[in-house]
Amino acid sequence: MVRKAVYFYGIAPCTGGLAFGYDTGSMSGILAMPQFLTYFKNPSNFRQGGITASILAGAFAGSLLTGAFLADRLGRKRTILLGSAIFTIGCAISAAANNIEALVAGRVINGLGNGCLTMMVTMYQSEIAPREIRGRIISVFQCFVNFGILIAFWIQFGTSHINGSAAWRLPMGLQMIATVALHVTMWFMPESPRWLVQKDRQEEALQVLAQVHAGGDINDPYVQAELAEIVAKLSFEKNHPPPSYFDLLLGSQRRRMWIGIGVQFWQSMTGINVIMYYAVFLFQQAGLGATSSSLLANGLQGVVLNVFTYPNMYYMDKWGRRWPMVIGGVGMGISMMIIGVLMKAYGDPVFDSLTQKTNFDFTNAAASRTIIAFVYIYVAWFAITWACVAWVYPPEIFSMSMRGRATSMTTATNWFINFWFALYIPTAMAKISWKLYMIFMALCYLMSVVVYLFYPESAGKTLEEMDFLFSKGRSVWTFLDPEATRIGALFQRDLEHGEALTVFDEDGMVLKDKVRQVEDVVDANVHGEEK
Ligand SMILES: OC[C@H]1O[C@](O)(CO)[C@@H](O)[C@@H]1O
Repeated sequence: MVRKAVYFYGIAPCTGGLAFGYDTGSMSGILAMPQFLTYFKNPSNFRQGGITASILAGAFAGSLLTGAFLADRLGRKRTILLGSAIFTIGCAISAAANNIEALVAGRVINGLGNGCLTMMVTMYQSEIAPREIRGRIISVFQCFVNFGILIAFWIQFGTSHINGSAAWRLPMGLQMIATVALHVTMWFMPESPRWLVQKDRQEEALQVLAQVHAGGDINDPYVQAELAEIVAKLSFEKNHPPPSYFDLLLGSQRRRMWIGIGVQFWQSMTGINVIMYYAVFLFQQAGLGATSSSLLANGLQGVVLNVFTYPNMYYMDKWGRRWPMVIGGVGMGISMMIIGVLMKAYGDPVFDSLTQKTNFDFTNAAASRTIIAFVYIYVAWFAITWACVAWVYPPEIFSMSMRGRATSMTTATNWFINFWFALYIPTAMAKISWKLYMIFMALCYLMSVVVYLFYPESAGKTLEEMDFLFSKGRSVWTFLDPEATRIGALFQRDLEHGEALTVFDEDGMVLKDKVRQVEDVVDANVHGEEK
């Protein structure tokens, strides 16, 4: 039975997601405000991209540095404290900026904190939550990301009516509320029990497990079993050194590593951030002329994003990870196709000198409305399928010894791809207009195929059980492997009564003869009933 306290400890650090989302949505509306564009002397498309992308460059470095130097050394809690402090400083600098250089510098610092937090918070959550609700707990992170985006859009809509630089300084400064809230919250959070065991601080780990799972009772069988599993796995891993970056990328762990990187890669390749960073421009392209109506459409788009992420969060452990990814790719691909085709077929290109974009005039108002509708439909598909999975899946498939480094690389992938998108999408919107959406259509279809062929299902499995799915000699063609595509546990044991997985073979696999596999148990039950 999962106790309520776990939800609290898993969800409280999600204000980090709020800050991340606010960041993501931070430039979208601002870039369309004449108050901002004239203050910075009408920046070119490339400069607009550079301002947006500066956060992502910082975040890319921040997530890698955190994985390489901080996560294991400082621990999860102190790293989050540090990240939120850096983030806050960055926000203050950008809100006070008087020239593009200061704005960009502030946003890079802001991003360093963001990259650090984003990887650390999801890792902390995956280490604190039991498997039955792990997906759901980490998904809450994405809900906060989306909520942050929503708040940013609407604040910008509101402040766009203010004259002068407060129109954009205010939304930038308000972001600090989320980072300060996270900082304060983390003072009261326990350290990750897995990290404590890794540092030979078992007594403290036991206390934390008891606090999180059993109202402080260290003798609770569930708590004892959890500790036994963590200790067994970590002591095994201590005798078997963590994989090097070479091993991760090209050696023994490469299959997991590339699958993990792939999830973040494909999630970005959906094209979601074309919309999150620049939807205002897209709405202008689709025929919504005035700044305020496109800012309003953007705000509504944020609502769609949020509403459709909740079912994803709630049912994530039921629906699993594989099928939502496959179906989502197809749904988003079709939407992108319709957007691109209608722009090409019904739009007359016109150049907008304020935003420096190629927009379209639509004599056929229905075509323009259909495009806008399909932007919303696309966003809904993303939200209900791919939104949460990119954060849930990678830390789930990695073993403990590789988790710090590997998760930082998967998170860095998000920032890396989004950096380039942020930088060049304004230019691409001006130069290749509707063709941009056809490129994303193709990528969406492709990701469905890749996931179907190669990605194992991680829902309902312990972090330790996942190792089994990546054991040597198992086919990489996941769709042919029934164990790898099934939702749910691979081994049968009763954690409530203290039954733990503690025996591993040379390769770190749970020894099969020590635990009964679910299939055997199911077989035995069916057999028993037949008799
Ligand atoms: O919900 C949209 C947001 O979610 C992310 O994909 C992260 O999962 C961001 O890159 C994006 O801006």
